[in-house]
Amino acid sequence: MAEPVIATRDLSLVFTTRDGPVQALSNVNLDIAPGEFISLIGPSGCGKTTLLRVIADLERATGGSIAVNGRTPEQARLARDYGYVFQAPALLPWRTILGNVQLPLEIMGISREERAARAKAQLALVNLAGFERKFPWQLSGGMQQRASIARALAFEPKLLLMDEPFGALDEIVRDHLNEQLLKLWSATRKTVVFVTHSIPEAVFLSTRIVVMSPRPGRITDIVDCDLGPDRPLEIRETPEFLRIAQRVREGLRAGHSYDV
Ligand SMILES: Nc1ncnc2c1ncn2[C@@H]1O[C@H](COP(=O)(O)OP(=O)(O)OP(=O)(O)O)[C@@H](O)[C@H]1O
Repeated sequence: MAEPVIATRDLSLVFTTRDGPVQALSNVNLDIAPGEFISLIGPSGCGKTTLLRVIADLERATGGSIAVNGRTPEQARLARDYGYVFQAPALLPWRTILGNVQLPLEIMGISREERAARAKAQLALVNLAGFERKFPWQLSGGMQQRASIARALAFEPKLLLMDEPFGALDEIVRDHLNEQLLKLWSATRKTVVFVTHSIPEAVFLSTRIVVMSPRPGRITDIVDCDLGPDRPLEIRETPEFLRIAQRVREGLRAGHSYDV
């Protein structure tokens, strides 16, 4: 494997709460190579978001180690190694779409011309060319989420961290955005770590699927998703796709406790 973008060794995280310790992650061992599309899937509370936040240096591990591009998450964050897409678009309502995408570049003190050019290029990449002067409320939910993906890409990071970005959207819009994300990934070959609850979404998008189980959050299976780069939506009906989906489902079932 090429030098991993993310390497975790026995990574653990225990939250200290008023009701006692909560073990959110336990002995997570995962190497992610450049250009992989990795989905983290698992039931609510299994630590998917926590793992993403540890990679992003928004939480600190309490045990084991993690390297992002060969450095600490803090160094990687300061070097702007990644873009982060949240579940809700979180765009500033008083700024235009272009203004929102430019914001991180503005904070960095990049010149007006350069930031406009870079923001426009990222908006074109998510098929929002022509919508630069609109305000967030003038766009559909799916378009807003595409704008927030463009914002995460503003620094042109090679690593994209996405926390259930399409979870709140209806199925048709979600299908469409999955297709667009796959195209974007094919065109840019970024490394993507993507949190989802949806088995079809994970199988459709990923090169590998990391199956997690709760209490404490740990990896129970890693499923290769060797469907090749060309994936029309109809691929979801093929035996190969259904076979991978079935394996993920079995992994989820095995790790699931039924006391809920
Ligand atoms: N800041 C915190 N303090 C205490 N406990 C936390 C904190 N953040 C998360 N947890 C707990 O850690 C566990 C993992 O949470 P996490 O949000 O990572 O799960 P998840 O798999 O992303 O869930 P979901 O699919 O519902 O988003 C849960 O039991 C959660 O309650």
